[in-house]
Amino acid sequence: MDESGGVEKVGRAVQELVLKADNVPKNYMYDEGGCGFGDALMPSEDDGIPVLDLLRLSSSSSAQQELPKLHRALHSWGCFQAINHGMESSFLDKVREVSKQFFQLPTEEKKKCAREPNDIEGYGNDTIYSEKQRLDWTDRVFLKVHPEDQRQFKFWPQSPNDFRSTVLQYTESLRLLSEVILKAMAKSLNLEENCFLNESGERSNMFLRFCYYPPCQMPDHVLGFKPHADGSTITFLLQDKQVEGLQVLKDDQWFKVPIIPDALFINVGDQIEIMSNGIFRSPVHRVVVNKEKERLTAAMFCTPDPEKVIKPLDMLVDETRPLLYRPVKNYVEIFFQYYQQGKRPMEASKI
Ligand SMILES: O=C(O)CCC(=O)C(=O)O
Ligand SMILES: [Fe+2]
Repeated sequence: MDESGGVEKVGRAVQELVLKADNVPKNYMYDEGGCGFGDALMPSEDDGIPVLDLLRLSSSSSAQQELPKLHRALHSWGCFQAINHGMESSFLDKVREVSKQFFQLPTEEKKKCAREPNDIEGYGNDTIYSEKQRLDWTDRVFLKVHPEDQRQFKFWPQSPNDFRSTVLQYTESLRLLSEVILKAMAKSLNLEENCFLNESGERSNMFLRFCYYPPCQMPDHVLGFKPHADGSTITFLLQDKQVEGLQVLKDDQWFKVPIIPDALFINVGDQIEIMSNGIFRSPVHRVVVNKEKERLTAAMFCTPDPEKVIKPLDMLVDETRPLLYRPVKNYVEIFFQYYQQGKRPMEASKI
């Protein structure tokens, strides 16, 4: 509790809890009887999370064969693993390395870019709203990385000293890649290729979240990230190279997301589910923790200009597919309000 008698909004770093406490604190624990979070299925190769070759998807000679695969992937799973995305393996290692070096710094050093109690940008973890809330076993660095004039460098780690240049280069690579994917998605729906990009606006936003999941003594009772769907248009996830943890819900069953070296895991977020009038689904996913090993990931969220009204594209609404969603504006804001109350933010838009 803070001095005003309310709940203290900024908790201790999970990384410190691991070092100091013998037991996992109660507000991180689900159900006493064991939840079997690790019991998810490993999808088979034929029937699993699709793997798409982005070079084939964007080259005119092979796109006609690849676009239907993209359509099927986003309709059934809402996600896929992207290979041949054009980023060197050594560069992806560099992105992982700068975040690892940051999380290895002493707490005092990391706190130099700590988030404010009522904001999410910077270094920190879950905002605490109530004592009943279940917290995620993770520390994060959350940064608004695009557009350029909205970067708040006071929240960006100064150390390691190549953190900033690496993040800027990664942002630019994913900004270009997001255009390739959003165009391919439109084409796979037989729409004009720029339609999702136009809906997102010229001042679309990008947010980068590095997550550090320390090892946890009770992996059956604790989650690294509770079940949620993303509020983005699309999300790019750079997974840990060795340690699995991400799971996707499909047909009421949890599936593990396998590690494919240097692939990017790409998923649709709620705003594309809305724009596509439900043809592409925004998958619910969660993260489990590991007893021995730490895990590090980087998630890049692309979102429309908050001033743009987002609604299903007219071309995707007809008698056979009636309008499923109401228009929304600044969905990222709505997203956090609903998420904090434990509600699926998409409910704000469903008809
Ligand atoms: O770290 C992961 O594997 C997933 C993180 C995630 O779902 C998110 O940041 O929204
Ligand atoms: Fe997510």
